[in-house]
Formats: sequence, C-alpha cells, structure tokens
Amino acid sequence: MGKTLQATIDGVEPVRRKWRERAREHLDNLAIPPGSLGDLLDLAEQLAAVKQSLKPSVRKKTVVTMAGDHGVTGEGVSAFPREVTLQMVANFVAGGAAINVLAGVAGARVLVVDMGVAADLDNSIKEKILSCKVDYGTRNMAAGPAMTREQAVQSLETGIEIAGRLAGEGVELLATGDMGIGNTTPSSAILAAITGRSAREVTGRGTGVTGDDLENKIRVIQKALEVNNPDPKDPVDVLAKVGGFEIGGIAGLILGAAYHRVPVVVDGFISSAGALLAKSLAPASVDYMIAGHRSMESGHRYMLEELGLKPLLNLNLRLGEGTGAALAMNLVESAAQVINKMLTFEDAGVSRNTPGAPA
Ligand SMILES: Cc1cc2ncn([C@H]3O[C@H](COP(=O)(O)O)[C@@H](O)[C@H]3O)c2cc1C
Ligand SMILES: O=C(O)c1cccnc1
Repeated sequence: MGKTLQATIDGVEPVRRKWRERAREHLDNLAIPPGSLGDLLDLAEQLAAVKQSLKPSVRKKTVVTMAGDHGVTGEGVSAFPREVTLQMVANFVAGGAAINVLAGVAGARVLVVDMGVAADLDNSIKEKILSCKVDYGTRNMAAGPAMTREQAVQSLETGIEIAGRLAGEGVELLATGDMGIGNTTPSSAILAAITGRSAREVTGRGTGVTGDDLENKIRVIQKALEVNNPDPKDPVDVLAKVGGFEIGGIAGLILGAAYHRVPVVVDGFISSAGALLAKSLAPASVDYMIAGHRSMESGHRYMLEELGLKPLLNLNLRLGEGTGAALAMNLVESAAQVINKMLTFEDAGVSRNTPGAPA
C-alpha cells in the first residue's frame, strides 16, 4: 500500500460533531432571519468544524493544477491532440489560461504539477512548476492497465506530500485542478468502476466529442473496464487499471488536505474522479471537501451523488484546470467572513423575532 499512503489514510479523522454544534449555535444567533444566508451558513459551519475554530481563516489560498497524459488518447477519445497538455502547461506558466485569471480574482496562487506529461519540459517551464513526473503518460487502458500498482501509489503519495508541504507553508484553503488531454475517459471509467454504472451512463463529451466519436469513446471505456476488471473495493487497483497520474495526484492532494485539516475545493469531473478515490480510501475525507460546482459533463451528477456533496455553483462550465473550484473559492471566503465578522442579535442590539406574533 505504501507507508505514507497508509499513515495518511489512518490519520484522516471525521470532523468533530461538537465543533459543528458550536458553530451552528453561533450562526443561529447572527442578526438575520434564521437560516436566511442559506448554504453559506452550512459552509461556514463546515469551515469552523474543519479548522476547529469559530474564526476560521481561508485567506491563504492555492489551486493545485495537476497535469498528465493518457495513452488512451491513441483510441481517438478526445477532440484535441495530446500535445495540448504540454502546450497548456506552458500557457499556465505564462499566466494566460482561464485558471490563471480566475484564481487571480479569488486571490489564489496556482501551483502547476507535472504528474506525467508525455514530454520533457523546458527548463524555463520546470523552474516555475513542480516536477513530479511518474512516467511519460499512462499506457492505453483499453489494452491493459494504465499504470502499475507502484505508480498508482506513487501518484497518490505525491499528492499527499504536496498537500503536506502547502499546509506547512500556511496554506489555509486548497483547490484541485487538472490538465490532461483524454482525461475525461479515465474519469468516466473510475466512476463506472466504483459505482457499477454502465459506460454509457458515465460518459460525456469532454472537450466536445459527438456522434460516432462519442459512441467510440463509450466503447473504449467499456473495453477498458472489461480488459482490466478493476476491483471496486480496491481504489488503488481502480486507479492503476483505469486511472491517470494527475487523477491519482488529485486524490492524494485531497487525502493530504484532510489529514492536515485544510478544506479543499473540488473542481469538476476529473477532480471529482480523484475525490471518489479519496473517499473510497478514507471515507472521512469527504468532511473536508467542498464541491465547487456542477460540471456540464454528464456523469458529474453521479459523482456528486456518490460523494454526497452539493455543488456551490452551476455555471455550465466544462473546462477543468481548477476553474470551477477557483470561482467557488470566492464563496468560501465569503462564508468564512460571515462567521468571523457578523454580529449576533445581542451584539448588534437587534430585536429577535417574537414566536407566535403576526409577521
Ligand atoms: C485548449 C484546452 C484547454 C483545456 N483546459 C482544460 N481542458 C480539459 O479538457 C481535457 C479533458 O477533455 P477530453 O477528455 O475530451 O480530452 C482536460 O485536459 C481538461 O483539463 C482543456 C482542453 C483543451 C483542448
Ligand atoms: O468538469 C470538468 O472538469 C471537465 C469537463 C469536460 C472537459 N474537461 C473538464
């Protein structure tokens, strides 16, 4: 299993009920009609419980965008060529991608990680990212396992180590992101493997495959599941057989965040595949997850259902990179400021409602 992985799984504790109750009691006394800040109050309660504080801070924010390539792109599952993964990593470094812009608005740093891009990166790029390459892309999962079990553990442990390093640097809120042409295919396969849903139910258009190409993508996913027969009870087996290096990195990042009690905003379809693996490895890790948004990718709703998470936003996004999570970070900051700064009825000198009195 890997010592770091096992120790992390063992160390993920559910958030304490006592802290949830304490936070709720305070939130119930804020000078507003009870419950009128809606889901923001649930989020504030979660932050307080995760951080064991009625003044949780999420000021220092980092989006971790994990990049990797996929052998299965040889089967024609994406509308874009594989080189785009490397080209987009360069774009992230240049600051010109959607994630750079949206993380900038949220006041978050973007940390790009090479988990398995199928090329050697220029030194000028390497200086500005984390190089954790497990291999030069995965193997074609329609023909056999995407990676070895050792590589699956390595990708999970890399994510765990990055979360630990960032927590040590004082990062208070993490978000997950991905870049990897073809990666909606392994994400769908992970969803199918874990939930038992059919390839057709879990497969969507990704970057925009339609018609016969979409039928081909469904067949490729079906074949990968048949050829590899991943064990739904063994998330490391699922990752090894039908996963990806960046997806393992994301799952590890989430586990590490939970271990260090740092809340983590989960992005769309690919990140949620990582979250499914994290939940399967350590069920209590969901207490630390915040679903940033509901992706347009069909099948994402099944992931959210399986995770038991309600997405904060629904903006018809289908990009990845961490964009939906970065947008949601603004709401997480808002929830933190609500519990930190708002006054109670008593402190603000505002009269409470009178039960039974006409409104
Ligand atoms: C220019 C470009 C930028 C992207 N940024 C994220 N993705 C997204 O699209 C890919 C997944 O879709 P599929 O499985 O269909 O390949 C991933 O790289 C994901 O991050 C992008 C895709 C493209 C083309
Ligand atoms: O939801 C996502 O993360 C997503 C959906 C389609 C393509 N790329 C990413």
